Amino acid sequence: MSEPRVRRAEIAVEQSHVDRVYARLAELRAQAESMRTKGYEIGHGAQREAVFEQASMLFERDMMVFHATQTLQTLDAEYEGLVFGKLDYAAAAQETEPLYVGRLGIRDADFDNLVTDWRAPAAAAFYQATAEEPMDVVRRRVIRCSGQKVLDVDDDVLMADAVPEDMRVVGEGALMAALGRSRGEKMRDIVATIQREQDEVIRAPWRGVTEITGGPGTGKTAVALHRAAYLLYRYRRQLGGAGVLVIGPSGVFTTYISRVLPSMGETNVELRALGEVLDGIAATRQDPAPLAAIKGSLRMRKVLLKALRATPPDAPEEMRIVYRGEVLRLGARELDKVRRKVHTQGGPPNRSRVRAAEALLGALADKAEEYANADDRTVERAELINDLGERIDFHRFLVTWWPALYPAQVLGWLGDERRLARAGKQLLSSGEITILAASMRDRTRGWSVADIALLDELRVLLGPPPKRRRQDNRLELDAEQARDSTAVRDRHRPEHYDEYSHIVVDESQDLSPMQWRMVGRRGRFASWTVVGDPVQSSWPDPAEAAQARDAAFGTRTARRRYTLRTNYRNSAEIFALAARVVAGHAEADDLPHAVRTTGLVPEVRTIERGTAEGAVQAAVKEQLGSVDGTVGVICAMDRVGEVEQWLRGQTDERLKVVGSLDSKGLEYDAVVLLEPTELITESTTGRRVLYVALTRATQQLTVLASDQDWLPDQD
Ligand SMILES: Nc1ncnc2c1ncn2[C@@H]1O[C@H](COP(=O)(O)OP(=O)(O)OP(=O)(O)O)[C@@H](O)[C@H]1O
Repeated sequence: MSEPRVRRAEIAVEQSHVDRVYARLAELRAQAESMRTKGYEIGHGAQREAVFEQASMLFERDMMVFHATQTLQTLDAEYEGLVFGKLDYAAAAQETEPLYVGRLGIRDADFDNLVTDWRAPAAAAFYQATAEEPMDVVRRRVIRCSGQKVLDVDDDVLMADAVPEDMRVVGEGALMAALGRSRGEKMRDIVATIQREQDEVIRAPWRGVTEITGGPGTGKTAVALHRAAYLLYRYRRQLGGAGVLVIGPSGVFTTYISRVLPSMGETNVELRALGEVLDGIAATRQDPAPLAAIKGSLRMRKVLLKALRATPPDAPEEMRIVYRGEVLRLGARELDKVRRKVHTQGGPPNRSRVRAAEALLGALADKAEEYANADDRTVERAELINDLGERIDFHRFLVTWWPALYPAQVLGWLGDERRLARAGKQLLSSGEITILAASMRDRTRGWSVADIALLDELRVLLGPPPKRRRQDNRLELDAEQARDSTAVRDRHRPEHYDEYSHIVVDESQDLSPMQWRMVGRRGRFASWTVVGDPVQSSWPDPAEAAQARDAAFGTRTARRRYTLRTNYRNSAEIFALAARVVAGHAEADDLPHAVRTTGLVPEVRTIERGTAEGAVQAAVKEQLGSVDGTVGVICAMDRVGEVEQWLRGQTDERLKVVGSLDSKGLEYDAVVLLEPTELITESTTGRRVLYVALTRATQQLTVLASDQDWLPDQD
């Protein structure tokens, strides 16, 4: 038979199996629907018969409805591409029937396997078998469907000697075909083409810390997400209840990956951007690199501690209270002394008001004794403390002198340069104080992503404010959030939940030490999957970040580390240009190997300063015409608005403009990169940020540059 006829015949074979699977799926769906209806009927029947209070009946109803609804949700989520793989075993193998692999395990009415869940141990051979170690698999087939229709099949022969006469083999590699396909707005799952080195990471044990490093495009994000789905499948009892949290660098990124887990039927995982980790606020704004470096440094913890111990700006500077006809007065220095004493006893100030009251009463008693001694009188100390402690004017003073403090308020105090200089003495340079204070004064643009870790630190340092006031404060924060936020989340967990069972941190190389502290707090009992690439790091002090990261993991001793070495995103031509930019800044071993060649060499166009607008418009038009999928324009962070203006006439939804730091983790079929030297100079880690930007394109790259300083000569 000719190749197309063989292919058609093989597609027909698979179609008949896929038809059986969907017919069974429809039956299961109908069963679940009917179970749900019956469940509701129990409730209604009970109501009619006035035995509603029978708890067992209610329980039964709830369980039936719950299970049926969950089953329906899963069946619907897995509908698309339900079956994607098939293994044919050697005649001598234990297993003789072909094994179909899919997003879900399905058995027929006789309990025979129609599809095996990809996460089940039996399906592991689909990902792990190789020609060197075939695991009894003769032919591995990837089946590509659209809805219920089989579009194509692609085979790998793993045991050439064992192929039976009647076995037909088609295609030449599902992976390359998958990589060549155009990209959409959202990341796709890679479940049909997971590679062996990736599978090993996905199925690594759940306890302890699993670190995944690898260059751009090696599938770190895809692997981490599939690992989350795998862990929840295999260890749902241990991990499901307490929840899994995935943290990504930005809201753009979490939106980009948001489809992957639901497409695998996993709706139980919470995705949060770094600016959204603290409940109640969602920040998207990035600070300029030098400012972010100050805010992220561990020194800030000490600065914050000193700041919150200082006298609040509105606190009264003097206390006067009348006791038995005599005015007792404490001046500013005396009050400061009392405040210091309370703070040196430790503890969060919002929990220390009682101690503050006691210390203040003690100081008033001292004062009364001092006056009395002068007149040769005595003072009943205990009586004075009791009497004054019950007085309303004492309490009125106390709440203004030792007010409930809120994170946003204390951080705002740092906008006062003199106050910040006192808190940052011997910790911050005068230059750092100036830029930090200026940033805290400018409250018009809401909080930045780096501020969120500081607010979270303060939340813990201050302790919870009294409930009634807390509500007021929430309103204030929410008003800001409404301006600033793009994320809406429905929360099923208590506020500031810190008991996640597993936390995945993506782009972990960029977390500042203060951010590690914030993230670490959420996983007091968690196991971790941490994904990163040191070469893409934009954090200036990696040693300090490593220290904070280790502290976040705590005593979890089991640590395993995996390195992914194949770049599946970029064409070899595009990656060669990116690698040139970091030559000398990265070990050759840290750079991945790009597997796909396209013959399309990236284009570097020299532009005149001031003519960028026309050049960008022209390049974008060309790229939109030449690729089917998305086109990204990447520029320096502070030029995003300007470039968007230039392209406002371009209404094609495939086009996105993104700042360099926000391009982390994303990808486009074609990229237009504007002024690479600007990307280097805007960041403290220069070339690494440019490297990130250059590795976003899957097929085509055009660089528009008015100088050539960014591109080192080729060796
Ligand atoms: N096994 C695979 N099969 C098909 N596509 C894959 C596979 N592994 C990775 N890819 C694709 O390669 C691209 C890069 O993957 P991913 O974004 O996870 O890489 P990354 O290592 O996180 O990259 P970066 O560090 O640059 O953000 C994605 O389009 C992903 O779907």
